[in-house]
Amino acid sequence: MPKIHVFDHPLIQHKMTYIRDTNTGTKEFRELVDEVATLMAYEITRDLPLKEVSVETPVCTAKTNILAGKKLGIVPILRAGIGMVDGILKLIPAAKVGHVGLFRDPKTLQPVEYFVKLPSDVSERDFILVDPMLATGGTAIAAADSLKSRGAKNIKFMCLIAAPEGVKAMTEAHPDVDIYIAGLDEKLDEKGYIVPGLGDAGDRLFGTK
Ligand SMILES: O=P(O)(O)OC[C@H]1O[C@H](OP(=O)(O)OP(=O)(O)O)[C@H](O)[C@@H]1O
Ligand SMILES: O=c1cc[nH]c(=O)[nH]1
Ligand SMILES: [Mg+2]
Repeated sequence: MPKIHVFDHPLIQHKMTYIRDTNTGTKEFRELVDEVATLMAYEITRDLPLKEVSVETPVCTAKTNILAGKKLGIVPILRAGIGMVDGILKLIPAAKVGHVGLFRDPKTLQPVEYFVKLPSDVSERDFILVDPMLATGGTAIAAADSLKSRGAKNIKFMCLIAAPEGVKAMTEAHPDVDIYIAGLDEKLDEKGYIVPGLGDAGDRLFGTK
């Protein structure tokens, strides 16, 4: 079964409070999402494998470690996932970035795919799939389907806020995908919005409402 990680780091929780606040404007919202993405990337990379190497310090030869695992790919789900990419790249600057474009039909709540572009060596990379919101789970499930159908084998899903309904749906559809969450909320409302949530992540990031 997938592991569900809810980050309780005080800095993440503090910044999430201002991200949720409806009085936080677009500029500050974007900056906070970027900062939380960096903090989450620090936590999510905790299990990256290392290998021992030797390095000459000014004093002597030291045995020390460097990253040893597969190359990484970051895949934001458009649009709102874009807001988390730069924050992750600050810690993993060599990662390649793919894109999956999906929007949720407001009436049916079903995901509609409109764009996919992944690194050409997709089967050789481990992926971090990112979207601020995991609501019904339909979008994250479709995005992971899309990655897997193109050869991705190892995927982690990272979001700011998740509803229990979305966590359940995603874990059932993709039991091999671990989920990393900054805030696990109560429920969905009748329009499929996360309660208490933060509203529409894409609109708040890009100022489109
Ligand atoms: O779990 P779900 O019920 O599928 O909902 C979550 C999706 O909804 C939002 O995207 P939206 O459709 O608003 O697209 P946008 O990023 O272009 O605003 C959000 O960023 C997720 O991608
Ligand atoms: O609460 C929600 C649910 C889906 N998408 C959002 O942006 N917010
Ligand atoms: Mg939106």
